[in-house]
Amino acid sequence: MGEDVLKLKGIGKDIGGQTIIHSIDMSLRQGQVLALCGGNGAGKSTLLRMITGILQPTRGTIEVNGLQWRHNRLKYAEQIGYMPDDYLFGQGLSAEETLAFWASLRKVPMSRVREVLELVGLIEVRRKSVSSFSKGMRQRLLFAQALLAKPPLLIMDEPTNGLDPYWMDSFVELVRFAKQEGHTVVFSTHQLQVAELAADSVVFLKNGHIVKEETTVSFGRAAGSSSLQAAFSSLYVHSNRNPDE
Ligand SMILES: Nc1ncnc2c1ncn2[C@@H]1O[C@H](COP(=O)(O)OP(=O)(O)OP(=O)(O)O)[C@@H](O)[C@H]1O
Repeated sequence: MGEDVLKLKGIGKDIGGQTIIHSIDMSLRQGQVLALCGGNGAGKSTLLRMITGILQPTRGTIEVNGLQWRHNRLKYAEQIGYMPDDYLFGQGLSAEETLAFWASLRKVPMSRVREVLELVGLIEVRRKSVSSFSKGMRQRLLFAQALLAKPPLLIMDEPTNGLDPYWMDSFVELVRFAKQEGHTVVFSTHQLQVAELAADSVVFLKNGHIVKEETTVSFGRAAGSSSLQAAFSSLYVHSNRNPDE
């Protein structure tokens, strides 16, 4: 077994005097895929942003491949590919130009730009303006951007939100491919079928706490059900509690 790629120790976040994330411990080894589930406002995005270094934790430490953001920001950032939940693309640029811009910042060759465009199924439309792209196409482009520099850790915030089943299937395939290539992946989702198909393990967040943490296989079994959806219901709905309460 290798070293942990991602290690969270006692991570907490307070904003405006309120505790958004309580004390979270978590670790992931190379090639593991973790889905972060939970209702609106559970703290998923806040946790993911802390891992990327966009937000700083109030308490605790985060290590990515043994590096901490505050000790070496550049090296830390190089470990991570981030797919945000929303992104305002530059007007008038094609998909290829958009990726070429990011590639130049990260010193990635153009051959890799074409490789990721192929991978996410945008090679045919690479010269089209991103402003003409559908939401699903933009999500693919953001996925390509996150993979561009082959970062050890991929962080994705709601990568399939509001998208059709076709993109969900492609997303599951892309995550499996990323895992095969040795990437470690953390993504948040409301779509439990995506978590079940793409992830090795699932963490349920509620009010900034981890309320359940299981492998996708054992989670369903432990709840006496065959799917994560049923397990989710037993956690939140059957107790007459909303996940956001
Ligand atoms: N900058 C901020 N100022 C005040 N409160 C914030 C801020 N950022 C997040 N919060 C609060 O922290 C809680 C967690 O928010 P977060 O966006 O992390 O949840 P989430 O699980 O990603 O939700 P969703 O599924 O709706 O995206 C929410 O109650 C939110 O209102």
